[in-house]
Amino acid sequence: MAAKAKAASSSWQLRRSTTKKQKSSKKKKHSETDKAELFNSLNWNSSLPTTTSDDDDPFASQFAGAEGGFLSLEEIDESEYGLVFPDLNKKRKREESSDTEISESLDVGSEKKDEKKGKKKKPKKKKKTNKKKIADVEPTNSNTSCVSSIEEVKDANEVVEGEAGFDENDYYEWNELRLHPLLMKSIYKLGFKEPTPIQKACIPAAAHQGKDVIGAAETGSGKTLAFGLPILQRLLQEREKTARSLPEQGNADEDDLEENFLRALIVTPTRELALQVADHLKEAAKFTDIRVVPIVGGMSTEKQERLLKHRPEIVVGTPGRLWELMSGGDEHLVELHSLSFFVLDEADRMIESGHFHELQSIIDMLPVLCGPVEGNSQMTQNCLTVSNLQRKKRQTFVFSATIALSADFRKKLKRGSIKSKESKDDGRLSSLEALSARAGMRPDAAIIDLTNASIVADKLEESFIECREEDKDGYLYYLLSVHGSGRTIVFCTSIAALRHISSVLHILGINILTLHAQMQQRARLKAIDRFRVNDNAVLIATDVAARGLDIPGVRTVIHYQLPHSAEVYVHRSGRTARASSDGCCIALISPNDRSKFTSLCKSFSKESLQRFPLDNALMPEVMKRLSLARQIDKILRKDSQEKAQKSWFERNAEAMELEVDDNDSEEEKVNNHKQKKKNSLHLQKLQQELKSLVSCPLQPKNFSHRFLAGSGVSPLLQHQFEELARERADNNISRVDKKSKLVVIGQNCVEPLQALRNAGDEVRVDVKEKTDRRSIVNIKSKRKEEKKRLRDKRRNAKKELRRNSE
Ligand SMILES: Nc1ncnc2c1ncn2[C@@H]1O[C@H](COP(=O)(O)OP(=O)(O)OP(=O)(O)O)[C@@H](O)[C@H]1O
Repeated sequence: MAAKAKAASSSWQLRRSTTKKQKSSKKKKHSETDKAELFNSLNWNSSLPTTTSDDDDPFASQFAGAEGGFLSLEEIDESEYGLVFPDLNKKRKREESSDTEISESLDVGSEKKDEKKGKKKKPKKKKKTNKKKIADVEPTNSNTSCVSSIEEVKDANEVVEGEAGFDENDYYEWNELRLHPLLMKSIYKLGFKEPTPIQKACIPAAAHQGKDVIGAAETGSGKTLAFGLPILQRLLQEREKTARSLPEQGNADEDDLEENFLRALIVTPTRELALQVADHLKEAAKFTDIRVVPIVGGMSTEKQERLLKHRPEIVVGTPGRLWELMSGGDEHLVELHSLSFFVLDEADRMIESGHFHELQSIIDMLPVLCGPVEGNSQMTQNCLTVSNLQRKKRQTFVFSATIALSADFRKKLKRGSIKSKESKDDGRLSSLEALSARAGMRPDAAIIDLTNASIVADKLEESFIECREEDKDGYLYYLLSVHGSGRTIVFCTSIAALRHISSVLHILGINILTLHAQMQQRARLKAIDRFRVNDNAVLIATDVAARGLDIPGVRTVIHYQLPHSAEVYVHRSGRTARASSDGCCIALISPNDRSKFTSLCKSFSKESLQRFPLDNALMPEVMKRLSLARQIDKILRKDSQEKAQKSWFERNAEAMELEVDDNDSEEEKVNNHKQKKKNSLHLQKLQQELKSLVSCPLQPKNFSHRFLAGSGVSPLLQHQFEELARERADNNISRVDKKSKLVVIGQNCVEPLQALRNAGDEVRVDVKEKTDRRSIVNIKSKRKEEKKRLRDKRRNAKKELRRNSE
C-alpha cells in the first residue's frame, strides 16, 4: 500500500512539473471564476481546518493536513484522462524498442497499414508449433472474415504465451464469439477468462447479426464490453474488407481511407463515466489503431477540439459538451453520415431532466438511416465521399442495469419488441422507447434482459439500520470506525448533507474524500484517483458517483440518505459487488425514510432484509465524540462565516474606494477581544478533549482495561496491539505481572459484510410483516392524533363560550 501511495505521489509530482507552464496561463484565465466559486462556497470551505495553520490559532484544527475531501485545485495532467492524443507512431516506436511482445502486435498493425496502402504483404512463415492453437481459435463458421488472418491469431497466441500461467484453453468460451484476433489479444492481456452473460448474449447479436440491442444486466456485469467489443469488431472487419478490395479497385479510394470519419458515438450521463468507458474501450482496442476519445464538460474545450481534429473513430461523451461542440459546428462531430454506432449508456438516466434537451438535439443531428440522406444536400454530398463499406446500416445500442425498472420498457421487454412509431409529447420525446426509436432503433432489435427480479447484483448483501435522523451521523461514524476496513462509498442525496457529514467526520479524524457536482472537474477526478489507490478510503459522494463508476475493491456502500428512486438505489448499491466479487450495502433509515424504504423494497420484490448488527454498548461513546465534533464544527463555521463576511465587506469597500470607519469604542474593542479569547479557549478545550477520545479505540460502557475486546477495536489498532503483544513475547518478559500482560482478542467483524454474515439469519426482518405492522402502527397513531385534535377543539370552544358568557 505504501508503495502504491508513493508511486501515486511521485506520479503527481511528475505531472505537476510537466504542466507548470499550462498552470500559469490557466491561473489567469480561471482566477475570476475560481474567486467566485470560492466565495460561493465560503460557508463550507471556510469552516474547515486550514493547512496554513498558525500554531496559536485554535481555529486551525488539530486535524489540519489530513487528506480529507478538501482538494486544492492542482493541475491534472489531462493525458491521464485520455485528453491528449497518443502519437501512434511515437507510441509504436517506443513500444517496439521496449517490449518485444507488443512489437509483434504492432507489426500486425503496420502490416495492416501497408495493406491499406496497397503494398503487398510478405507471407509469413507459419510455425508448425502453433498450428494446434490456431485451429483452436478458428471459428466454426467459415463465413466470418474476422479470423481470416491466421497470422494474427498466431501473433495473439505468441503475445500472451510467454506470460507466466497463461493457458489459452482457459479462454475457450470466447471462441464461440468469434472475435477478431486483435481483440482476443486484449482479452488475454486483460485476463478475462470468460465472457460475462451479457457479453455472451450481446456479441453474437450485435457483432455478427448486425442487430440493434437493448441490454439490461446487473451492475458491474461487463456491459461496457458487451457493446464495445461489437463496435471494435465491426470496425476491424470493415477495414480488412476495404483493404482487401483496394487492389481490385486500383486504389481509387485510397484517399478516402486515409480520412477517418466518426464511426461510433457513445453518450453517457456523467463525465467520470465517459472517461471510464473511453479508458475501457482503449484497453480493448489496445492492439489496433482505432482511436477512442472522451469529450466531457469541465475540461478545456480547445483541447478537446484539437483532439477531434485527429478524427478519432470512437467518441465517448456527455450530452452537454457533445452538443456544445456539435452546435458550434465541430467538423468531426457533425459529419455523422458514416456513423455506424450510436450508444446510449445508462439510457434510463438520459431521459431524466438535466440531459434531455442536449441529447434530443444530438439525436436530431443523426442522419436518417440508410443510403443517401434525404433532404440534406450537405449530408448527401458528404455521403458521396465515403467508402461504400462504411455507409452501412447504423446500429443503436441502449444499455442500463435498470431499464427493466422503467415502466414503458418493462412493457416492451414483455412484448419482446419496440414500437417503431415515434411518440412525441408536445415536441419532446417523453420515453426511453421514443428516444431509442428516434435514434433509429429498428423494431427487430435484440432485447436482452438478464436482470433478476431483485435487479441488484447477485452477490450484494443488503441491510439497513433504523435510527433517528439526528443519530445518522453517529451510526455512520460507528460503521466507519468499527468496520472501517475496505473501500467505502457513502451516498448523500444533497450536497448540504454531504458537506455536513464530511465536516463532522473530518473533525472526528476520519480521512474522507468527497465527490459532488459542484466541485471542479479536476478535483472530481483527483478524488476518484485518490479513492482508487487507497484500500481503506472513504468517499462521500452525491449521486454523481452513483452510475457506472467502476472502482475495484469497493466493499461497502452506505446510503446515508435514501435516493429518490429505486433506479438510483440499484446503481448506488452497484458500486460494490462488481464483476463477480461480493460486497454489501447499508441503508440508514430514519422514521421519515420509512415509507420510501418500504416502497423500495416492494419495487425489488424483497421478502426479507437484514438489520445490520450493532454493538449498542459502543453507542454512548460514539455519541459523546459526535457531540464534541458537532460543537467544534459549529464554532468553526461561525468563525469562518464572520471572517468571510468581514473580508467581503472590506473587499467591497476597497473596490469602491471607500474608507471603512472603525466605530467601535475602546471598551467595545476590549470586550470583543475578551470574548474572542474566551471562545478560542473553549474551542481549544473541546479539540483537546476530542483528540484524547479519538486516540483510543471505541470502548463499550463496561470496558475492561485488562482485556481489549474485539468489537470496538479498529483494525489498525488491533494490528498495533498484536504487534505489541508479539514484541513482548519476543522480549520474553520474565516479570510475571498479570496486569502488564496484553491480551488481544481477535476482531471478527472487521468488514461490514463479514459482520452481516456472522450475524446470520438472526437479524433478518420480514419486509411484508414489517410493512403491515407499520401500517397498523401508523393507523393507530393517526387515530390518536385525530382524537387529540378533536378534544382540543372542544376544549377551546368551551373556553370561548365561558369567556363570552362572562
Ligand atoms: N469478461 C469479463 N471477465 C471479467 N471481468 C470483466 C469482464 N468484462 C468486464 N469485466 C470487468 O468488470 C467490471 C465491470 O464492468 P462494466 O463497468 O462494464 O460493468 P457495467 O455492467 O457497465 O456496470 P454498471 O451497470 O455499474 O455501469 C470492469 O472492471 C471490467 O473490467
